[in-house]
Amino acid sequence: ELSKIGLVGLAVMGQNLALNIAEKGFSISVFNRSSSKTDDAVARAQGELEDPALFSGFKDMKEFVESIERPRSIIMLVKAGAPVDATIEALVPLLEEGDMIIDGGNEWFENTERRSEALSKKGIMYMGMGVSGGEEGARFGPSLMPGGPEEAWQSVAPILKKIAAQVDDGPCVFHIGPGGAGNYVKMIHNGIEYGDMQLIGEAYDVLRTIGGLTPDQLADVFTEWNKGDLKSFLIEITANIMAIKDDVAGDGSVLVEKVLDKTGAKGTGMWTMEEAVRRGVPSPTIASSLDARYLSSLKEERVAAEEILKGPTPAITSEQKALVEDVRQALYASKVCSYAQGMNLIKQTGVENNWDLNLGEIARIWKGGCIIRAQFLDRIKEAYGRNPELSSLLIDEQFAKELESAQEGWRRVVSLTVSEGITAPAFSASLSYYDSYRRGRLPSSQLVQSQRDYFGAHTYKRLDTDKVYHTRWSSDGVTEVIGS
Ligand SMILES: O=C(O)[C@H](O)[C@@H](O)[C@H](O)[C@H](O)COP(=O)(O)O
Repeated sequence: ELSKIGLVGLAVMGQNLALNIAEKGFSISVFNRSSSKTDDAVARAQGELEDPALFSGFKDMKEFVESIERPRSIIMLVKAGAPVDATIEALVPLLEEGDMIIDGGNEWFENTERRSEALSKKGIMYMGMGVSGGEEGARFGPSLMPGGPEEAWQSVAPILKKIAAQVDDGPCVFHIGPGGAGNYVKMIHNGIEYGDMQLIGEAYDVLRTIGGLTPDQLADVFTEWNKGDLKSFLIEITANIMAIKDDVAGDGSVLVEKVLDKTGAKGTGMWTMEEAVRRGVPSPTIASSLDARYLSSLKEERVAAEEILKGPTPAITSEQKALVEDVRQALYASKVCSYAQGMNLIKQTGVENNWDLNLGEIARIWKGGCIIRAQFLDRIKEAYGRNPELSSLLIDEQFAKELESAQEGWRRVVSLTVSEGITAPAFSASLSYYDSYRRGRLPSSQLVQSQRDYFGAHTYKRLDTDKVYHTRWSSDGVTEVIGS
């Protein structure tokens, strides 16, 4: 009997997604360039699946393709970039009109658009699908962000809806939009993920360094926070991480404090910021999270600089309880800012590319399966439900109220980090984003605009008219109307 779907690329993510598909009752054929991985996957299927017969491994790509029922759908989970092009090149001669390839990797959206264009000339459909949730998510229910032709979506939707994480209002998948829209939304998911992780990292640093909380106390705090507004996968794993002892040292100390403070970054955060800069969408929380990773990588330099550069020695507070609550407020408020930035970038790109994106539905499918899954996403879904054209989450009635009530604690924490010399770039970037966005007139921008006109005659507008002006600031100060 022919398989319902195929999957190429059996690293952990590929194996787990394939097992998830078979476990949900769909027959699947799998293939990997190095056949040992195919053996591993088939062996796992034997051990993990109720019906391992649904899972067929192939070592010859032609036999693999011919084992899939037509029109064929084949998911690729290989490294982004050249390996994707190489896999497509190997598959295409074996495929026929109406068949489809789905790239499930973290791919740059324009690469997907290029490939989709090229393959459509051969009558082969192409989708770029964000898969979020790491290894666990792929195995038991990821959040899926498929982009591409409507027809392609319709043909794989029954499988994707079954394998995706399931939340109260449905499976964590829907047709994001055409072309590279799926990859794009996944990229921004990762940008927001950077923001979330950095913010939680800063909360940990403040509570440990200024609060003087022990790892056990911190585990309790994060466990508590995971019952409230901050309930989320990242808070949950942070509580778990706080409790993990360093069994290498075996002295009861916690492992997290032995981890080298140099953060990796595989690229999606960088792409997110390239997009934010290119499209002029202010994203300071995500930017500061990316910069924090780059700064962390200067470990040797930082150790040397510590001998040279002086600053305050953080004083441990006596108001632990109050500080914990302030940090909770700062974390929540900054999180709202980070999501406002990410959603605005998705919105703007959607408009510029005519993708007609549904922001509320995007928030809904992030409620389960993915790395940023959180109760909080329900509120974002509701905010866009109230107003799909919302210019910013910050001014949604619910979030505006929450930001107002959180800001005192937020300001105390940011002031404290400044006075005590603790690194909290994402907390402070978020607060200044909030303060800039809520100020109808920004004197600093008035001066920058005047300076530009002073040295470059770049012209300016006034607050009280719509005309364009230039002033001879450096000579007689005369102002002339340039246009309107
Ligand atoms: O949604 C996910 O499942 C993750 O985001 C996943 O895609 C991956 O873990 C990141 O790409 C890691 O990114 P960094 O290496 O850049 O932290």
